[in-house]
Amino acid sequence: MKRIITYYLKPYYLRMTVGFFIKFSGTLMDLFLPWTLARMIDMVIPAGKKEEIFLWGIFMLVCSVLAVTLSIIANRMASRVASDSIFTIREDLFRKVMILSNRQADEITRPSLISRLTSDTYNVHQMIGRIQRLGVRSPILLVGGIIMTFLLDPVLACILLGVLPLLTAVVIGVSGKSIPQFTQLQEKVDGFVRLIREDIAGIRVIKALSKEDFERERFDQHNREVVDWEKRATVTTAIINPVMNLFLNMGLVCVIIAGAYRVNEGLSKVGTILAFMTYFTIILNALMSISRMFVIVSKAAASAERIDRVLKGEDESSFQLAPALKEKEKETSFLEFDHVSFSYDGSGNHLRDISFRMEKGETLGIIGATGSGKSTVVNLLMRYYDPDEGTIRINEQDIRAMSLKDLRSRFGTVFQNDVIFEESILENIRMGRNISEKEAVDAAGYARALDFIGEKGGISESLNIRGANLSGGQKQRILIARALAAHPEILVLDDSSSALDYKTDSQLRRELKENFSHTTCILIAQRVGSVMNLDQILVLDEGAVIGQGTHEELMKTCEGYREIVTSQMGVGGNV
Ligand SMILES: Nc1ncnc2c1ncn2[C@@H]1O[C@H](COP(=O)(O)OP(=O)(O)OP(=O)(O)O)[C@@H](O)[C@H]1O
Repeated sequence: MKRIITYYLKPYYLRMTVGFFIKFSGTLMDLFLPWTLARMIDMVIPAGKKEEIFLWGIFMLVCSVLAVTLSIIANRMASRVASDSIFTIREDLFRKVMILSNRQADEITRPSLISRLTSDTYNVHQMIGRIQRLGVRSPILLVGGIIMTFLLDPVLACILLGVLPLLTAVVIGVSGKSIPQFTQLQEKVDGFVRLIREDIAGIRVIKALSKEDFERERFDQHNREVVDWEKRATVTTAIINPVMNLFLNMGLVCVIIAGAYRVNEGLSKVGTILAFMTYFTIILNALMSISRMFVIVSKAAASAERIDRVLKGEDESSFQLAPALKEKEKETSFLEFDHVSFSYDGSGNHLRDISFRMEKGETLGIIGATGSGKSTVVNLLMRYYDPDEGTIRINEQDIRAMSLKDLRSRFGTVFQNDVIFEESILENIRMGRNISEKEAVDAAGYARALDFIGEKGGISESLNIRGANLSGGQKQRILIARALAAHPEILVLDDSSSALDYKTDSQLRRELKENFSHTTCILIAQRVGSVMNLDQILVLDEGAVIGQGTHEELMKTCEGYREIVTSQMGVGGNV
């Protein structure tokens, strides 16, 4: 919350101050009206001067019109401040999410990041707007109303004042309980969003496995939890209004009884009592608004905390503070993993003492069982995570000494489950880079994608979200074209040919050999056929290298590799 007030609202302090004074003036007009009414009833009307009655009537009319006009102007200014400031908050948050370190994103979770960008920013938006509108008006009406009641009749005002500590205690007690409840509710909403996201993305597999009932039950359970927490939070805050009404009505009854006695004894007048009652209602409404604001502020405080957690989170720019460039004494290569170990969560050992070297233009295949750490090698190479031990070098330079932009601009990558956007095929290949249409078409040619692109109506044709109008193999070919289009220095294909038929897979490898001979290639594959002709193969098992060499060398030296080959190609190792 502090960041929102001291940083995001700072540019609007002047506008807010002007809005405050406009609102303040409008509210003062509202406060004058009952006092004027009392004056008219008790003094002007009994005197019977028509002119004076008319003038006081005009005065009341002007006050009313001014009150409404000033309030509209101030409210419009408040809305604009809320919209402009939340625009900046969303932009900063989105920018931060884009560069958030993977470790931090894993910790916060992706669905939670989505709800922080959507519902949490909405809550803060609501608060900024309401605080400027009600936050100014209600306290002025409350304090001003009390002052006016004291000016009208101090004795009756004391009765009213006796009720206020009770009301304050209710507001403080309820908001103390409701803030943690709103935080819990937001966490439940995160889980709910996660489930919906999974279910919608996986709708096909759910149908294929007839798991609709199971998923419905899971959905019901999450839905119920969200509703339960929502009920708890709203039931807590719902106490405020009735209890405050009760206390105030009790106070009002006392005021009426005491007022009646005082009028009878000539200590007060009917107009004064009438005005007093109006002030009482104004004070009641002001207190109600303040209590509603407490709810909004409670929600927004929980949301602001969650937004702040992302904004303060470790991002990739902090990676660049890592060790400076270090010369190597030993023999050098283009790309090197030097005794690299890594754990995602600090407990498991997801990569253990991995070492390998590649020369420029060399090809490396990484093979191994699922979960053996193949993709993790790439995650470290691209600095989505930093190793716990060891060093990764490109061109003899520790990659931690390079800027992330410099490092990543060297790569063309296709990851498992990469995303196709709801754009044209051309834009999906370009991805906002400075790539001509001819280069994109060439890349599609290398990726053997031109045939089906022609069938779809050409490279300018639009694709559905996540490539829903493409087959698995077609998607992979677009993704490969995307990776090849910028002629990268290093090409990483992570299980990206699994959906290609054997013919297309071997054609792709031929294209790479002929047209990308200077590109250093790392190919992660499940199929031995995809890696057996590469310069080097790394066999991984449970995060460790169990074999390294060419296909022929591994057939002689690595039991694990032989097993994979036998299971895929038969005993002789031939297809
Ligand atoms: N973000 C993450 N947080 C925690 N553990 C992870 C994370 N990503 C991967 N792992 C774990 O690290 C290990 C290696 O995962 P990795 O994705 O590198 O395997 P892989 O060999 O590429 O598997 P596959 O062939 O199935 O793609 C697995 O045990 C996996 O559960």
